[in-house]
Amino acid sequence: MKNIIQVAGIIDREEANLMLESGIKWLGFPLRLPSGKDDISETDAMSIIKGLSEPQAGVLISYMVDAEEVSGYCSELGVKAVQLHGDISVAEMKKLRELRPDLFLLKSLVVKEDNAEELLEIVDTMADFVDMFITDTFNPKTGAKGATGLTHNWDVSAELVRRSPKPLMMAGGLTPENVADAIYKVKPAAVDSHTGLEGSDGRKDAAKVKKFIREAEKAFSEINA
Ligand SMILES: O=C(O)c1ccccc1N[C@@H]1O[C@H](COP(=O)(O)O)[C@@H](O)[C@H]1O
Repeated sequence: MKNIIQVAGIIDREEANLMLESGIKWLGFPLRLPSGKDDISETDAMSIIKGLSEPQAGVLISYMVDAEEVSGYCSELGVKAVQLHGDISVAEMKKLRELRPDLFLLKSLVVKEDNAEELLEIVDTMADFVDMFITDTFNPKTGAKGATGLTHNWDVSAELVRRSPKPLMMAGGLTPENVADAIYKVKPAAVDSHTGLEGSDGRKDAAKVKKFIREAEKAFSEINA
């Protein structure tokens, strides 16, 4: 699993089609967020996910921490991948792996000012049960852990990549302007962006998406040469 480009926060079919036509294959759907303010209805998300075929993938972005709940919801939605953004325990992650060997499991590593050791510990204890890790950036002002549009200390991401026996998707404030530098510095297996691809109307901007893909692909081909 290398050189994947994911776009998160798909809000409707038009936006999903724009991603697919641009060449994005992994679409992230944050659903049942603690805020209660999802950007897309479950019905609309399900209908988009149903129309995807490999190598396209719908990814549930979730704060659920109960293995059976995650498994059941993924079946309901028809997703083959889930990004676990909450504080799921090692025991529940192991249980989820055993329950659903078919599900692609991403575990988030939310980078704060001072939690590198804690994240390295998550890598060590969960690597056997996940398929990929994904970084993100904490916003200390709001307490938000995802889609903050903020970058973090890339030395921490690079250390997580070196430590992890599983591939890592880099996310957190990535834009068409910084994604290539992020790939050169961190050497992730994949990248992901949400707010950095939006225009002033809050929808994904076609030109930004195209530039993001171009820059990411160029950088991936250079680090893999
Ligand atoms: O995408 C979201 O809305 C979301 C909500 C809650 C948790 C995680 C979420 N998404 C992840 O956040 C990263 C980074 O976002 P940004 O590029 O900094 O805006 C995004 O790629 C999703 O993986």
